[in-house]
Amino acid sequence: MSLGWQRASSRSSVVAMIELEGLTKRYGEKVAVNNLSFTVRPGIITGFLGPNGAGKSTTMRMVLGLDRPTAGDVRIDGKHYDELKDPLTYIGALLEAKAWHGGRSAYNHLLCLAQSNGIPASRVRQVLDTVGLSAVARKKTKGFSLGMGQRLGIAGALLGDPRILMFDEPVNGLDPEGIHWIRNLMKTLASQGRTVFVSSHLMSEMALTADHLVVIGQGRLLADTSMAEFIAENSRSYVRIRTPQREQLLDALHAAGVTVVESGEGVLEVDGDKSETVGELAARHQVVLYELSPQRASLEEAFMQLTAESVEYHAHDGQPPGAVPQQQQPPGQPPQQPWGSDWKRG
Ligand SMILES: Nc1ncnc2c1ncn2[C@@H]1O[C@H](COP(=O)(O)OP(=O)(O)OP(=O)(O)O)[C@@H](O)[C@H]1O
Repeated sequence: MSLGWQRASSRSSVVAMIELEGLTKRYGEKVAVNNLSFTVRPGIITGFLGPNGAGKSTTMRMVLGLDRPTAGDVRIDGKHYDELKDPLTYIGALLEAKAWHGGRSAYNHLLCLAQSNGIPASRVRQVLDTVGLSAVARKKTKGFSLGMGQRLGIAGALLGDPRILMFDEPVNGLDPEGIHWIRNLMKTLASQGRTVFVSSHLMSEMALTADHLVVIGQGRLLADTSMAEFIAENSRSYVRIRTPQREQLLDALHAAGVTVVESGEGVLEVDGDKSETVGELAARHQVVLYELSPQRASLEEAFMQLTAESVEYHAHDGQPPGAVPQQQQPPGQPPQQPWGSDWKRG
């Protein structure tokens, strides 16, 4: 993908990063961001993941100096946002769609932004081309779809050829082709040595794009880990079992020291790749099996488990937030920890 410029890679000796230290934001009684400390590094895509209301947008607003922290600090390349000379050349951000005057054309909106930030007018055409809006450059933005609006917002973020890009839920409103495009754009930007910080409430989206993950819930840090580690830790493998002789099988599994979890509707689950162990035990005790199938839990499931206690608004399913299935423990075994319970909690 041609972006029309490549400056960041040639300047990559300069470390461009975002650093948060004890960052906190209160709105009255509400603690929107709670003592967040982490670093966003260059050359990779860092996903900022959390359920709705977790504090992602508030954090991003504080990075840009749009909200003042109640406590703590956030720095871009060691400086506060308001200390940056020509800030759009340091950090470009997409915060919310349609943050512009609807009566202006896309071209004029970007031209105003360029002129007020010391950016050459020639960049406007380049970024319109990059985001695929050249054909509608002279059209008034009030007629733009949500997807076109996102593209215009991204054009604004790219305008100053910044080394740091920050996107708040950029795939919102984009069609599949648009989603594919933004993923590739972010990968290209990171491969040029830029710092790419992108928020989402969807684990599935992050799994496809992010190299590193920062997970928050109710403003608190829940995980700060590489995507590869998150997948390795959370792609839990287990065996799903259905049997008409539940009691006999439970007794046999317990006697063999195998931990089994009842997951409802008569289904039993055993952690790990233990199909053969379970199958042999069942045969030895003459237990009929209707199902014995190896499974792998989805990352979405791991993310929901990790953030279960911190989700602000639940669609109630009769379970309290964070509830884990009732477990049958063999005698003398410690209780099983819920998945993700060993993640760093802020
Ligand atoms: N100006 C404000 N006044 C009062 N409360 C606010 C304000 N802005 C945000 N909040 C609250 O702070 C919390 C964090 O909100 P924020 O928008 O940062 O979350 P988010 O992770 O970006 O969520 P979403 O994915 O829904 O955009 C929420 O409970 C929200 O209601």
